[in-house]
Amino acid sequence: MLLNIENVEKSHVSGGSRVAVLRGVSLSLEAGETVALTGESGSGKSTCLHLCAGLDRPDAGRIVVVGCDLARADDATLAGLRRGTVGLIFQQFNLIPSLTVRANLAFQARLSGRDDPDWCGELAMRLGLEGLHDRYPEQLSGGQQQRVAIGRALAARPALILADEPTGNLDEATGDAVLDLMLELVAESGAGLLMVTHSPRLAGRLGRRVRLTGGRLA
Ligand SMILES: Nc1ncnc2c1ncn2[C@@H]1O[C@H](COP(=O)(O)OP(=O)(O)OP(=O)(O)O)[C@@H](O)[C@H]1O
Repeated sequence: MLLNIENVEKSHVSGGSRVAVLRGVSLSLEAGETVALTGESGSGKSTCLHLCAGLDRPDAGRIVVVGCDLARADDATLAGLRRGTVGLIFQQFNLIPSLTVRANLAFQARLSGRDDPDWCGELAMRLGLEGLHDRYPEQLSGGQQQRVAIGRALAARPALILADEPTGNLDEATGDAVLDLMLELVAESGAGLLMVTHSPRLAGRLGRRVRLTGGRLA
């Protein structure tokens, strides 16, 4: 199993009071599975993804990512997991500003120890980034940056991809094309995908759909 979330609870403190966001969330994902995580704004989708990436810790419950029990992992193990095993496509974890598009892709691949210039070149081509190789992130549109962020996440050939609205910055046609490509690459690599989306249309294109409501998954 790629991802196993068992009875996870998480609350955030805001304005001095504690708000329970996740109240016993359980979900598992097998290799090759694609799951859409939906729910109203504020329902806890990003919180859930951050916990799965080990960027935050649950108050209760257990999360196992590719055999690694996150509660028992130290910071170095969590960092190692994010370098190669898990690919993150989060809006707030964007590109490295001082590196070109080509270098942003290569950097992630090198970090994971899977440096493969041919694969990075193929990703860039399939994401429509040819011609932008030597540009820096600030010289790209929001949608182009998002496509580089997707390429960067895939460059290390992760076993699990966690994506928070990965096509949120793109127009409908480009978003569809990018999702097509993500699903194609996920299928080719046998990776799993857990993707947050607000769009029922995009959610419908994934293998399974779960909805966060009242702190639980339905
Ligand atoms: N670091 C934090 N500190 C305090 N409250 C937080 C924090 N992060 C999230 N929250 C609160 O927890 C709740 C869930 O937030 P989260 O971002 O997980 O929801 P979401 O479903 O991803 O929302 P959206 O669809 O709008 O992105 C919200 O009420 C939010 O205000």
